[in-house]
Amino acid sequence: MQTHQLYINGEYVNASSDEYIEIENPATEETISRTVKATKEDVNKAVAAASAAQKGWELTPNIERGKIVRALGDKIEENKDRFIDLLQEEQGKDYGLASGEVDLAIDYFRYMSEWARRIEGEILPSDRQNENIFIYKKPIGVVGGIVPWNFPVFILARKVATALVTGCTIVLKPSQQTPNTAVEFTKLIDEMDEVPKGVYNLITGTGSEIGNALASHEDVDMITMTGSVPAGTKVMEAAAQNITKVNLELGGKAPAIVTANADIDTAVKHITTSRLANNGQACTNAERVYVHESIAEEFTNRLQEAFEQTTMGDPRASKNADVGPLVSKDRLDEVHAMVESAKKDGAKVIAGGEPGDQKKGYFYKPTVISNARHDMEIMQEEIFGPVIPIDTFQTLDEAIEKGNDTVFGLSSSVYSEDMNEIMRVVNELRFGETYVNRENFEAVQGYHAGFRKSGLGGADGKHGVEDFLATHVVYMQYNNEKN
Ligand SMILES: NC(=O)c1ccc[n+]([C@@H]2O[C@H](COP(=O)([O-])OP(=O)(O)OC[C@H]3O[C@@H](n4cnc5c(N)ncnc54)[C@H](O)[C@@H]3O)[C@@H](O)[C@H]2O)c1
Ligand SMILES: O=C[C@H](O)CS(=O)(=O)O
Repeated sequence: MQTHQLYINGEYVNASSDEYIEIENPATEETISRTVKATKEDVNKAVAAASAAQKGWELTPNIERGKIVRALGDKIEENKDRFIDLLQEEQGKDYGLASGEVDLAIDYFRYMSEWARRIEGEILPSDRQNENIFIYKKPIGVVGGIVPWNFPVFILARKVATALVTGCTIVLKPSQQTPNTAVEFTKLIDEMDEVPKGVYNLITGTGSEIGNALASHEDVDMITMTGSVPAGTKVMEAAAQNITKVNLELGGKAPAIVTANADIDTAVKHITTSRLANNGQACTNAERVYVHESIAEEFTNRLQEAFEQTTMGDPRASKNADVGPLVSKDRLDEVHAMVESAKKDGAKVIAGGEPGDQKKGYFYKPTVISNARHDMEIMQEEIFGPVIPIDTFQTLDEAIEKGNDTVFGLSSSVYSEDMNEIMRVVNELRFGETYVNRENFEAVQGYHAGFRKSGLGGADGKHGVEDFLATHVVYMQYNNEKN
């Protein structure tokens, strides 16, 4: 069985512990690899390597960094099938989305490489005689990148491509559940002589131990973490010790508002695809529906039909399986407990509502819950599984109020053919992103960021690049009389 090492200062190294975490295929429950459990001592070594490499990397011409970032996208593309297979194996993604995720990672490296020549400062007139004010944009420095299990390739790309193009060095920590794709990516970096030692480092292990050590390290200049709200809170607490900048992409509870003027076909199609994407495990997936009472019955029946028509199975065994397993036994148990609690609260399960019939693996049947009430746990907490609860509304005010009444604020959607309704929802919903007559996913040139507890700062596009930069102001006096 393959056992992974750490990658520090351009070398594969053993960790200072001899403890390992077994990585499981969630569709078959087979152990597929072992990853080493790094310790705080290893984190210190990785941060020291990144710190030592920072100055040289920062002073490398942007265009050279851009070429490396682009080449990394090309190298992922050359190894695309391998990435798809590893991703399916460690996370249970269906073939279409696994292939889409790898394509997105390739595109992300290429897109970010274009920023190499677009990072610009400003020159301002001063209030003083013979002076200009120069505003430089500099790399923030050493970045700690913490990645979740649900999009381990794409979110790695988000962190690594943005760090490298902006002139930051990085210590990357993948999820302890899905490190294999990050290990594969590390091989690509290792093969490239152009990447100086220490610019990219990989550590593996648990969040509570090494994630925490990274977030609380005094030589880390920014910690960019994608994951759950509870873990994000811990990261923020740890970073607060050194006033380290945090960039957090956290959970969601996306409302889908379906008005009386919606095209029901469109709403059913997109909500089904979104809710079941990645087996229900994406932060921007539609997580709760508010449908106008006049169309609630028809909409609910159609959604039930669509959910019942989906196929479920081991995604590596069949390219046609729409829905694969949840990532772990714990996830499966949590999703089922939420469905049971909704039933106890008076909601009605009209499709699914139980684990899949597969002999092995963590499958949960695509589930539709009607008669959900906005105050139920199933409408308030992130489900992160293939389950959609439906509540109704009478007025648009009520739908908007229910949509906004959440601690999360990442994604949202509205279905309507009436522009006045759409504009009201767009103006009054307070979320990082709103999709009109469609659902996720977001674009690389946009800005992926959450309101409320869904995060701080964001990723992608011009604003995502800015989050990896620090501003340095220089007051430039010159002597007019010397000429
Ligand atoms: N907003 C986004 O862009 C986005 C994208 C993907 C996933 N998510 C969210 O991620 C969650 C699912 O992913 P997950 O289960 O891997 O999340 P998680 O919070 O359990 O783990 C995410 C990462 O944080 C690390 N971590 C955990 N505790 C830590 C600590 N105390 N200190 C430092 N690091 C720690 C983990 O090891 C892992 O690498 C969901 O809530 C989902 O909504 C958000
Ligand atoms: O899990 C969160 C998102 O929906 C996926 S991503 O933002 O596109 O990575």
